[in-house]
Amino acid sequence: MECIHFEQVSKYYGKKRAIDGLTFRLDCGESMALIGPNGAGKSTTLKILAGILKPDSGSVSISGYDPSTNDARKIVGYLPEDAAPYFTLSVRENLEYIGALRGVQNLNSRMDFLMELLGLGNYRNVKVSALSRGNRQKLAIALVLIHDPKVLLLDEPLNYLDIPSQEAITKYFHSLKATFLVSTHIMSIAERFTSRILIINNGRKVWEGDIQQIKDQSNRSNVSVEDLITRIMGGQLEL
Ligand SMILES: Nc1ncnc2c1ncn2[C@@H]1O[C@H](COP(=O)(O)OP(=O)(O)OP(=O)(O)O)[C@@H](O)[C@H]1O
Repeated sequence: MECIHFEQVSKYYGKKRAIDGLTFRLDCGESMALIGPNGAGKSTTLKILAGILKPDSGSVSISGYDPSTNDARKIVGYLPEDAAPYFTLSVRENLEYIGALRGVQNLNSRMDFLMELLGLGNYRNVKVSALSRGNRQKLAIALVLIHDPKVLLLDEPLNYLDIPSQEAITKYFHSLKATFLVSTHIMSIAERFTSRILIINNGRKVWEGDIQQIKDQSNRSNVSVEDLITRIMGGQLEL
């Protein structure tokens, strides 16, 4: 069954075309990384899938639902790049508030589980305004996971996190039977989530395939993976 459907989508900001006829699909349980340079259209793609922006043309659905509907929102967890939990509330209050909005059953045990998982236990009563950037990011991830979403849209999820936290979080993500679309600039981060990548530039698909194909090419040509990706992004290389 298809969990993410994104077909021939275009999106303009005024006259600026941010997404240009982009198409991709993910079956339920599949994962893919969205890679591209600054301004490629990664965040816009995720915002459209999260129902925050409407496309100007094309068709988009989450498990068959329009992304802006409650049916879709119930099953989606969206982490924006600049996630900002409520500053004046504590860690626990943020989780309580969003958990209640999402209608989470057994909210207390879910909050305890997520605070433990993300190493936020000692900060439960600390206001967000007093948290470090990394701990704010951990809370943002906990808020995304609070309702156990089946489709995860993650924009630069490991930003600001220390290595042990990155490990704990990626391990937990792998244990979920969810569908993942992860946006990142960094190939090594993409690889921690998935083997499949979609490279975009100027809102268009440049390449879609398996990271292993790029690694094989890298070995054959003695050019680094990052270098190859840069060339693919710039349209100077086709695999
Ligand atoms: N609110 C906006 N108003 C006008 N233009 C915008 C707006 N948001 C994004 N854009 C433009 O749309 C294009 C795609 O932006 P987007 O943020 O989706 O790219 P991105 O791949 O996520 O970039 P980055 O890696 O830098 O975060 C860029 O040219 C950007 O300048």
